[in-house]
Amino acid sequence: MSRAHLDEWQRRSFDISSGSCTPEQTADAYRAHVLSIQYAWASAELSPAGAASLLRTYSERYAAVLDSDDPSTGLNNYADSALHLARNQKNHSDKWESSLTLENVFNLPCVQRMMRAGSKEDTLPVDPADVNITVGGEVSKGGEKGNALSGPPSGLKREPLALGPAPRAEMGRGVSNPLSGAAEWARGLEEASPRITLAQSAPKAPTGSTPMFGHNNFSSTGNASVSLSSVGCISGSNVHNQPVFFSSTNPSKRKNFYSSGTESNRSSFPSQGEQEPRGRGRRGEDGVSTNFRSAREQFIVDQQKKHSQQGQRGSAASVAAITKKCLGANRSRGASSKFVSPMPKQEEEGSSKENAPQDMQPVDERLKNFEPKIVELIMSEIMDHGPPVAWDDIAGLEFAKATIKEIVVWPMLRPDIFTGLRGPPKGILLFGPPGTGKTLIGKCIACQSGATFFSISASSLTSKWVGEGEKMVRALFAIARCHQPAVIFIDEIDSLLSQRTDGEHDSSRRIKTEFLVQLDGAATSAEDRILVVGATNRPQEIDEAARRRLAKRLYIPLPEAEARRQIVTNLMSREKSQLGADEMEKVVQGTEGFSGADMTQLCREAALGPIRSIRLSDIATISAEQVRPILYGDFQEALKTVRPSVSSKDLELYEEWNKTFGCGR
Ligand SMILES: Nc1ncnc2c1ncn2[C@@H]1O[C@H](COP(=O)(O)OP(=O)(O)OP(=O)(O)O)[C@@H](O)[C@H]1O
Ligand SMILES: [Mg+2]
Repeated sequence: MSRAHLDEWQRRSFDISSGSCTPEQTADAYRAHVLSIQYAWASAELSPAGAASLLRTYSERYAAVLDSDDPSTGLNNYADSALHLARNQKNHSDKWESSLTLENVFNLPCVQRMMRAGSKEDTLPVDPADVNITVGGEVSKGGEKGNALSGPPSGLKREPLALGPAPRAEMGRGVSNPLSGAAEWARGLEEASPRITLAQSAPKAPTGSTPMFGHNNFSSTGNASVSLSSVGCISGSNVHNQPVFFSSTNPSKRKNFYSSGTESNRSSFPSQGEQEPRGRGRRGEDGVSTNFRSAREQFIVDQQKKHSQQGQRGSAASVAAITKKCLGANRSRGASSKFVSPMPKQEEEGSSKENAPQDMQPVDERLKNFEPKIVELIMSEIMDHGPPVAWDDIAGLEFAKATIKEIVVWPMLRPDIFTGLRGPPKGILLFGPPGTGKTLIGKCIACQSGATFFSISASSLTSKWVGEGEKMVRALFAIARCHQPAVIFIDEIDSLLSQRTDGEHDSSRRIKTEFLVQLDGAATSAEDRILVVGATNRPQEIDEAARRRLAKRLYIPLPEAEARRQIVTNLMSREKSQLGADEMEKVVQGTEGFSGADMTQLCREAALGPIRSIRLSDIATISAEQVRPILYGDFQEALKTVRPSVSSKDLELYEEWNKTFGCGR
């Protein structure tokens, strides 16, 4: 890296390690590190491997600061955005509202600067001939009255404005119903900003007009214009070399205003051409350029870079992929991997359609109406590939297993004979006390059915942002339809399909309704081979409409003596144990009322017996072979501490429900 870059790097590293930085400053510093690495890599000062490794390290640190919910070390970026979004969500509709209120607009330094300039000198900073206002593709001279955006506040009124044709609808509305004055002007900006991503695909401005500002149309000509770029920036006209940006995408306050540094800043990515929203370093109140971008913005930039560089550099894709992965936009699986960015839908649709890489594009025609992100989320995170479970691993439950094989496995093998009345039901409900193997059966179906298996917990649908849940449900069924035969397994389905009550939250009610509609669609379409399997230990809470759709309701009871024996035998066969037939019988008799999970817990407890019998002084040195086998005595000890987790009263409820609604014998 060049000397200047190294010095800068050192300064930032020192700042970070000094511990005196705020989380924002730390994030900015890491972000700047990432940019330096990208720059060095793009100018071939770093090898691709070196760049990739550094990028990974610093992107992860950057993401950690962004994501951390510890206020002293992190920004809690997503929670912040989500909360903001939730606050703006007035009636739980999924309409995104910009945080760019009138008040905010006037507080923007660039606006204030323009206002000051306007009040000081009454002359235009540019030739009026250059002043064009482009609204929805129509062009008029800046002096003309009656245009939607021709009435900025005093001091701004001569400030020219060029809007890409993206906000056509709004602008069209503005033209037919002319707005005037500062409020309207600001509202014009406000309405325009969330839709700017569409500018990229929008038609070019008529010749002679101020350029439209899509990515490709960025201009640093002498035209005085306030321009919206497709990534949501507004550049102040009176500062040609210092375009001022503010983000329309992220409602977070700290992201509201960006200003670039100098022309040199803008040229820091020569390989990205005009597509890069360059020079977006944030200028804080102290005027220090911090080059901060949110993970979302970085993701968009990376996608653009990836596209522009594809084919030019072999390793570009891998580096971009690493950056993308590390910046939180598309993390690998993990505790936080199910995050969906609460970005405004309109922009997301626009930008992701334009910028999404091939692998994010819905491959199927039927999925083209879904946001690629949701499709990707379902494809990558809901399809489950856990450790294999065989039918024999499930002890007892012979009737349930046989029924499921009949419904799931055989029709997959011989769809030709399972037609008409023999057609399998489209919904199964597995209900019973906790720990009896319902989830285990789901896993077994995943491994043994040969169908595409979607495993989704109800909470991951309901905890999504407002409106996201319904979309997820729709997308889930659409994707399942594309990957037939498919099994959709929903664990703890009661939390998704509980009885609809008057007081319940509107959004969960809508998710529920959407689910029922989709279930109905899956059930009525004869050629669709989609099976929904729900599991619950609260069957009585399930909505009656949902109950009807889950036509085959199978009781998964507590294991009987034989099943308990099988569980112990299975588990003990993997350990060193000496349990005679009589002793085993005693264990089985002593565990009446235990669930499968209780039995597993008992065996774990008993397996600790031999370890507990080792003297403390020997535990560090004893070899594995010297540990004694598990004996009946260990089970006796374990039985003193492990108790059945299901009460007989609860059991009666299940039995009762099974008698009323169950499909068992
Ligand atoms: N029939 C069974 N055969 C073998 N192991 C079982 C059986 N039932 C339960 N287990 C053991 O108990 C553990 C928990 O079972 P599982 O998660 O399937 O219970 P569940 O019925 O889904 O409970 P919940 O209603 O609380 O979700 C399993 O991982 C397995 O080790
Ligand atoms: Mg379960």
